[in-house]
Amino acid sequence: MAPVKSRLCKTKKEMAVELAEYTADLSSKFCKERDKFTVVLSGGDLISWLWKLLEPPYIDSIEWSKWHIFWVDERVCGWDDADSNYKLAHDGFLSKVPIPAENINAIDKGLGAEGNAELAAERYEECLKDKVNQNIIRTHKSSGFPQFDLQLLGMGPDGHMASLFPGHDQINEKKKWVTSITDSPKPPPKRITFTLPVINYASYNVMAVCDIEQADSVAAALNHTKDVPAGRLIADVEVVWFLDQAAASKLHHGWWCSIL
Ligand SMILES: O=C(O)[C@H](O)[C@@H](O)[C@H](O)[C@H](O)COP(=O)(O)O
Repeated sequence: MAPVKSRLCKTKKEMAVELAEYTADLSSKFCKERDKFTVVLSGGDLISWLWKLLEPPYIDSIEWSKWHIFWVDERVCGWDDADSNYKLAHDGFLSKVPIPAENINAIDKGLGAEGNAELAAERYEECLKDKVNQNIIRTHKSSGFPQFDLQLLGMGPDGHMASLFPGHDQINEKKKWVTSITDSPKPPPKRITFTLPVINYASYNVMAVCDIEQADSVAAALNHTKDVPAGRLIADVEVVWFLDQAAASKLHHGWWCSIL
């Protein structure tokens, strides 16, 4: 199984610096190996921790034209809605880097605005399949599931990741690539989300978590004291949890020793 590692960061600033270095290293590796880099974003706080990538040396050295952007989950709404994860990423990150517009793969604009979660999930799965056929997304050899190069994920205080919430059925989906939820406990209620197999076949998974509100779920996920969706996160090559001190404060002693 791929190793689960963690990096303890003193401050959010330190986390942003570490995240930028980690992402830039993988960008350079995949651009060299594949001439492209598939990156999956989430919503929530994650985007606010990507600011370091917008500064030298990264802004000038990263091969942005080779990046292909996807979303691990999206709220079913218009692209210009305040709830939209696309808008969050666009305003805070994507509008500031030269990634070609055709490489940015957001939820279908019309279905999002109409609020049709089920169809929007089906359409997003078709979009992923098109990108597999164009050799942009790799597939995992034995399972045929898409295999993203890097996913940048966040976790909510209840231990959810993407829009896979505790006690909701979406976490058990084993065939679909993308599914929908219409009663999300975190507003807004309608969302589409990658399924657990898609999330877990990614080559590199980053889980970035800050603040005391998430500390119990960080401990549950990493010490496996309670079954929370984020506790099921694995990857093909490596999972790294980037934690600030507050988020890591309830991990048991053994885990602390392994990260200090
Ligand atoms: O649509 C969303 O809400 C996000 O994509 C979601 O999956 C996010 O990653 C987690 O909820 C963590 O969010 P925070 O970082 O805000 O806790």
